[in-house]
Amino acid sequence: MSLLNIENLRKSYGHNVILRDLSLDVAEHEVMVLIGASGSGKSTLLRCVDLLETVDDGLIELQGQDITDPRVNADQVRSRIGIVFQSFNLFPHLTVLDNITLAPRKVHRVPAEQARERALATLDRVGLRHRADAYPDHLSGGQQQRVTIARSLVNDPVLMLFDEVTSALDPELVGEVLAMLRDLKSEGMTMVVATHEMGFARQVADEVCFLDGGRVLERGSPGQVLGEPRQERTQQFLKRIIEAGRL
Ligand SMILES: Nc1ncnc2c1ncn2[C@@H]1O[C@H](COP(=O)(O)OP(=O)(O)OP(=O)(O)O)[C@@H](O)[C@H]1O
Repeated sequence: MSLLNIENLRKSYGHNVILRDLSLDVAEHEVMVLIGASGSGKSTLLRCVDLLETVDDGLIELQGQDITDPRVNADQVRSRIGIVFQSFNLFPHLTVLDNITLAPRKVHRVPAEQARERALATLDRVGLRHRADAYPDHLSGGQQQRVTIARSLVNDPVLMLFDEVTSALDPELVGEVLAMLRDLKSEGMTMVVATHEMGFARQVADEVCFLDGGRVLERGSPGQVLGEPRQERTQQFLKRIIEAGRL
């Protein structure tokens, strides 16, 4: 059974159809990398999976549960999913530790000491325990993004979603965040990663999925989709990426 199963998903903003009958399944422990031109719907898809958007039609199943059913508790679903965006969204007036313990304490009612222990263990995982008492402004962009990842990991999610997590970083800081994602993969985390980093897609993806106009146009191994794309639109997209020096 797939950990995540999406069938015929449709999402519009007004008359603007963004996702058109999009279907995609992600197996447990799989790393699925989404590529596609700006506006092809990658972020919208991730936001729908995290229930940040209501969908117009279709099905999203997480561990066999239809999470688009209006009767499901969205907070409960979101505690099983971690999502990390391009922007770090850390609270500047809270320490690293308090940023991480905030949701467990306020949303999930975890006792303070337990939340602290969990947060410190998660900071260990991302190599930042020694910065627990620092404020976000005193960290590099790469470290802030690792804290954001720690904040998502603290609930022990079964699925992690990453939306262009290196786009806001200076080039020399991209590596440490991508290394984090590689570590998560080696731990067996199931991940869906929207990225423009084709080199990263090639290295970590189990499958690459090319989105075009809100549909999955092509899907396969990184070697196949990036190396021998079947669809003309995929070929054109990769040609542009190569011309921009990003492959
Ligand atoms: N809240 C919104 N209201 C209206 N239109 C939106 C909204 N969010 C996204 N869109 C539109 O949906 C389309 C798809 O956007 P989306 O961000 O999902 O694409 P993307 O593939 O992630 O692009 P990028 O690579 O630039 O992040 C775009 O045309 C965008 O303008």
